[in-house]
Amino acid sequence: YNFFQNIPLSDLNGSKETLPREPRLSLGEYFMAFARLAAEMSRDPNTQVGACIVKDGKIVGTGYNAMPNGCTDLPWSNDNPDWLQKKYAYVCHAELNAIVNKFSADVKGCTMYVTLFPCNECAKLIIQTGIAKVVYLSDKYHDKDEMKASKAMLKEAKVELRYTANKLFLFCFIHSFSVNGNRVFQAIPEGTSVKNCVKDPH
Ligand SMILES: O=c1[nH]c(=O)n([C@H]2C[C@H](O)[C@@H](COP(=O)(O)O)O2)cc1CO
Repeated sequence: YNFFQNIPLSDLNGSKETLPREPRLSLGEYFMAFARLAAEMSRDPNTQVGACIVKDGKIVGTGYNAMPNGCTDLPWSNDNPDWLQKKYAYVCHAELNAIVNKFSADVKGCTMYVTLFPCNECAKLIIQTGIAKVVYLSDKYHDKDEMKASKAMLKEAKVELRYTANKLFLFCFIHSFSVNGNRVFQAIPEGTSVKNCVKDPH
């Protein structure tokens, strides 16, 4: 008996192992999941944002909102009455970091997957670097003038905008970081056990 003979699929009585499995994620969901994963790295206590830049179906950059390199003493507050004590003057947005972290020659024609709709400053960066499409997951600040200005610019510059609903998959993906309701990512600093993990506030 020749084990290596080429048996037609139809002769295998539907044997499952020989059939390709359907991926659980679409390509878009896959890239958005990378953006969401990047967001997990943010130290911002209030809003974590992640971005993933894709060129010809390949990831060429990721980033998350973070203080500039080497700046570890800056404040993360978002409501201190003193402007100098608020994060906004200092923090690098996820989009900026993804763009400057890119390892392709340029990002012309790329798609950016980002977990939060880009602000006006990021919109300028997106337009000027030639990013062609923005796929976003949340637009929680849509009422803010920064987002209105951003949308006006992106539309006029003909950057394609696409909203992806926060589908069940992403919900599951995010919650797959949990062990018994404890967040694995924020939960396992070196030397801690899962038992001591911080409860997921959500
Ligand atoms: O497009 C964005 N990209 C991005 O990285 N951010 C960051 C900046 C801040 O660290 C945080 C927003 O903070 P807050 O929600 O507390 O205002 O998200 C914010 C936006 C939208 O403004």
